[in-house]
Amino acid sequence: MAALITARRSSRLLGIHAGRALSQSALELDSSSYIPVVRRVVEEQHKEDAAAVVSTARSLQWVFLGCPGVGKGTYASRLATTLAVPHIAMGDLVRQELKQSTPLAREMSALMAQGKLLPDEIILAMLKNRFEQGALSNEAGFILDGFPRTTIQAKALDDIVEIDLVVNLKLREDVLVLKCLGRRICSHCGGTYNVAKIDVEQSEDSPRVFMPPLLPPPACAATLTVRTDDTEEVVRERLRIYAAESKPVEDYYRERNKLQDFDVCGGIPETWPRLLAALNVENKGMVP
Ligand SMILES: Nc1ncnc2c1ncn2[C@@H]1O[C@H](COP(=O)(O)OP(=O)(O)O)[C@@H](O)[C@H]1O
Repeated sequence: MAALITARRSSRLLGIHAGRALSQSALELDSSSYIPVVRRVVEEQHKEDAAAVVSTARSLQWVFLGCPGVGKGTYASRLATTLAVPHIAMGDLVRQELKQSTPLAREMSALMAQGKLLPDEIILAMLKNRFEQGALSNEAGFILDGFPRTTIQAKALDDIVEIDLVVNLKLREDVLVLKCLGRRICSHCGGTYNVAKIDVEQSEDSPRVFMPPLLPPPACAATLTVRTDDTEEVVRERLRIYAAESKPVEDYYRERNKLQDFDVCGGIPETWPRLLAALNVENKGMVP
């Protein structure tokens, strides 16, 4: 897994795709909407020379795949802490961008509210910007979740960085819906909790799934929020889009011998040690 990635490489690639049309847009955005993101990308390009002198010994570069609600963010974040690499969550980068009151943010909010994917050009510009910031601050390695979600994005990612391993979290669909509907986020500390008590009987093709609620500490009880895209209708649309757009991404990595499937079938206390064992990662004291 040892290899070197230089900040120069990451910076150079930042520029290469800034104007490249990667795919169909889910919404026809007026080209002026791209300007804030593209301007930032171009500004970042000017940092290339400074970044070029920084050579960062890289650590692991992993991707987490999985349907909405499977726990990608939770497990990717725990693993990143355990392995001391940054966790890059595409959904968080998007939500960060949405806090700005720009026309682009409003258009992106409208798409997200319908459960749609955002245009590749915008998503990729945000990700490159994040990689660029990481390179400038000597970050080594990452665990990425929420990207790629299409094979076009997977190919674009291959142009930027070398992915070592793709962890594909799997969970039956009825449970995914329950988990999304039970998800709560503390607007104060940002912690993610789940109020759903899931106990789904074994069926012909799926094992029983038992997941107790993951309740917030009392201090967060009054500040819990529900993501606007966690309504049943929107969750089902996100699952439909996942099946159509993101399933092929699994095949993309399977064909390249990078995919490791992992069945989630319980709460964090059961799943976390199993995941560490499956990935051959030593637990450095994180309590399940
Ligand atoms: N790689 C991506 N490509 C396109 N849109 C994305 C991508 N990642 C995130 N998004 C947008 O952000 C939303 C929230 O993403 P995320 O928090 O990862 O949620 P989930 O995995 O539960 O759908 C997505 O529904 C989509 O609109």
